[in-house]
Amino acid sequence: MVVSPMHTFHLNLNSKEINNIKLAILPGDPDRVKKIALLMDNPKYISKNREFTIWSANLNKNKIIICSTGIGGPSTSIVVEELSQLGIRIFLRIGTAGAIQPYLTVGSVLIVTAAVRYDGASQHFAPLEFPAVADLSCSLALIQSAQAISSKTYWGINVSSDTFYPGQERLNTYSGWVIKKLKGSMEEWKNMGVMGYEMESATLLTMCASQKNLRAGSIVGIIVNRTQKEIPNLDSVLHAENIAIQSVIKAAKMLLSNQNNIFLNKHNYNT
Ligand SMILES: O=P(O)(O)O[C@H]1O[C@H](CO)[C@@H](O)[C@H]1O
Ligand SMILES: O=c1cc[nH]c(=O)[nH]1
Repeated sequence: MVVSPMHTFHLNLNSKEINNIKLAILPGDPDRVKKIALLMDNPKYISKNREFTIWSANLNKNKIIICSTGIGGPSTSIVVEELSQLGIRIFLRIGTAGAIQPYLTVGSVLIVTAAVRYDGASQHFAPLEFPAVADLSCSLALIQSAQAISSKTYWGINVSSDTFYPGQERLNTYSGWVIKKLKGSMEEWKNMGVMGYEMESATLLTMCASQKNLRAGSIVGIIVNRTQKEIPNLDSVLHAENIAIQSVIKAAKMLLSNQNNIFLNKHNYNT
């Protein structure tokens, strides 16, 4: 009997193409996918549909997938769901963020060890009491890799907001104001030691922490410091992105070469 390969709804992928791949690198921006793939061996374009651009590449002998999530939780949840169906078990987000701590200068990298669940999508996977927390082995690999590349490496909690403007209390907008509930929210997060804002980590981390055998980590380049400025310059974006990209590739290599690592065995990574 011929069993036809499973085909996913959005990602234009089938189980034959993904056979035995365990790890995916997930940038937000589709244009970041090719950039990342070209830094590895045997980069290959696979497919593109909507905000989801997909390449594969090799790290040592391991094939991995690079797939963009687009902006926000809903599209991120589609990527994690469909790649999980195809056998991917480790997800590493590589993104950008706006810092809210004055010492987090532009060009720093931040390992998002946990996220404030200011998104909607994560609530479809676990109630709000459940933490959006990264897998320890992924965070450690990201921290170690980033530290080897940049002295400006930090880790901590980010707010993942569904909206770029009101949810991140931006006032340089068309209306110039935010609803009562969000007024003063940036100052409040800052006082609690939150590092910055981005939009996908909460969905990714909640999905993986709450489902069997899935692990996730997240690293972001700081492209603007919101305590000083609202609009980043392009050079800063490229610089911060580049350091985060190099770090995530190194971390992926580390995680794949360490499959007997105590952390990886903890939840039966191979099952
Ligand atoms: O650079 P990426 O990964 O897209 O991340 C950040 O940038 C986008 C907003 O400009 C959001 O997706 C946010 O999370
Ligand atoms: O300030 C920022 C920068 C990047 N991404 C965000 O979501 N917010």
